[in-house]
Amino acid sequence: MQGGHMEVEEPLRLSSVLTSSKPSHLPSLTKLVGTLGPNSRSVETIEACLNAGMSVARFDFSWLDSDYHQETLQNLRLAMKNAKKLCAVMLDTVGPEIPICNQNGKPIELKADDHITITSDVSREPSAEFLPVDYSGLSKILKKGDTVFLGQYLFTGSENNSVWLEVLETNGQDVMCLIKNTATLAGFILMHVSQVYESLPNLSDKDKKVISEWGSRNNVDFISLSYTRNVEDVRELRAFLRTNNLHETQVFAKIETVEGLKHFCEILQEADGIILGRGNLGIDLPPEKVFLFQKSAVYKCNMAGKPVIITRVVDSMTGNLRPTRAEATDVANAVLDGADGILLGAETLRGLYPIETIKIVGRICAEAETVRNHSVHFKRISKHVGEPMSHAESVASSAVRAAIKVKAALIVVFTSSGRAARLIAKYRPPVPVFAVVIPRLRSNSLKWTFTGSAQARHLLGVRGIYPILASPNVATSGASSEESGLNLALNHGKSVGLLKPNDQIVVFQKIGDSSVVKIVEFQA
Ligand SMILES: Nc1ncnc2c1ncn2[C@@H]1O[C@H](COP(=O)(O)OP(=O)(O)OP(=O)(O)O)[C@@H](O)[C@H]1O
Ligand SMILES: CC(=O)C(=O)O
Ligand SMILES: [K+]
Ligand SMILES: [Mg+2]
Repeated sequence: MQGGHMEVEEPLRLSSVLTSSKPSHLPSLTKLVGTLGPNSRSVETIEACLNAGMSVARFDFSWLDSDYHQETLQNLRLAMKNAKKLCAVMLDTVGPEIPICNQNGKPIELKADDHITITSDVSREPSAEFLPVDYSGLSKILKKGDTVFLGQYLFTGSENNSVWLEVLETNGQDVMCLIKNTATLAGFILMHVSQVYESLPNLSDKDKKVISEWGSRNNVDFISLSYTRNVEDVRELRAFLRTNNLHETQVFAKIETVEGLKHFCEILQEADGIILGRGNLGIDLPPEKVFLFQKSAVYKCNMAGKPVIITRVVDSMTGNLRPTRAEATDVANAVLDGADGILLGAETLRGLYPIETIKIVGRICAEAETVRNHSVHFKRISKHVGEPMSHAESVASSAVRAAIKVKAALIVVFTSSGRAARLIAKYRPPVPVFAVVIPRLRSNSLKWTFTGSAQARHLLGVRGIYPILASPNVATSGASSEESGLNLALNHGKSVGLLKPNDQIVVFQKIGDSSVVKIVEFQA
């Protein structure tokens, strides 16, 4: 297969399709984020998810309450202990989401070509004629010809419980609509009207309560800011985090509306990372534009050296043991496009096969990683950064270049803030990067605290980085500290079966005042 395939190594051999893949010793370089919920919250299941490669656990507050999520988080902590694996915690906000008031949970049968009225009169029983919503601004926002989408929370598209409506007219606070497809609405139903996200505050009162209580209590690693519209949304969240003593929490802006898409570049500058919420954006964008959004947004994140996570890849695995061909190909393409991570939603939250899903998605990612054209990416990013490069970036990129040239098995990077590890990841090395995170001692005249564990967990959202926590002694024992930090990484590489005698290892560290790249050979 020659020519035109910039994203994959050439020549791509057809025979490789039939050769079984080498067993991998580590989870895929691409990170896997799993949403935890009813079908994935026991200690055993979470432990299996961690062993299958999940490195970030997402808690979606659109569903269920803080107590429920707290129980799940406690189980996650036990599972981490059992599996001896680190996992970061991501809190996903509710944002300006409008649920259909359907307390009694009775299914509502809707027939194509019938009419239905969305009303803000919440005293009405939901029925095939009336759908009450707790939001009164709808009739002002919508006009004849607009589209309303109703779907089960984390609808996958294959259920027959999502429905398209076309607005016919508005009358007072009511909106009369034409039903476009036959469906039965059941469970927890959300309304998707893109115009609403512009008129309501991005961080709801519930979000503020959840972040200040649950978020603070658990010192969460990431906030996934749903429906991010512009840079102000990100700044407001940051200010809110500061007032709640969540100084270390990172903000991942979820881009899932056209408004967010329009302000993508400014949001990217301010956020720590990006989530491409294809579930919601997939409703608003014409189908033929979805891939364009993904490719251009991922490219911008790659150039900025900020992590980007893609959602909604294997919806059909919510009920099936294998993904569809289209989904399997889509996962691989996300990796080739340059995604740092894949986020699983319904598949792990309420799906029948959470563990299998993580395993299969991980295997597809790992396969795509082996053929991804790393040199092309390296050149692209170097060109984008231009010259003169900062010292740090120039040495970090040399480390990656050296790893490619000597066909190293591993890169080891020393870091405290995580900065050096992120710079390495920006150049997309083809091999795993062990980040030896050296704790830093802080004091405020009353007590001493170490920083480093949050910084290590943040790296669990960055492609190719496997953080290792070094003990404080490593940090304070002078010249021999790098020695013992390196040993820590090499022993880990050996114990997981990644390193064998005479393997080359690229080490990125500071000696004295200078950053150096050295190449060492592994002696078992
Ligand atoms: N404790 C350490 N021991 C040895 N080398 C280190 C240590 N911490 C960082 N380095 C190395 O220092 C160089 C500069 O890294 P950088 O300043 O970005 O470190 P960082 O800890 O990632 O970030 P920061 O210094 O902002 O906290 C890199 O080569 C990095 O690998
Ligand atoms: C995960 C999510 O919010 C989305 O894909 O829209
Ligand atoms: K959410
Ligand atoms: Mg969404």
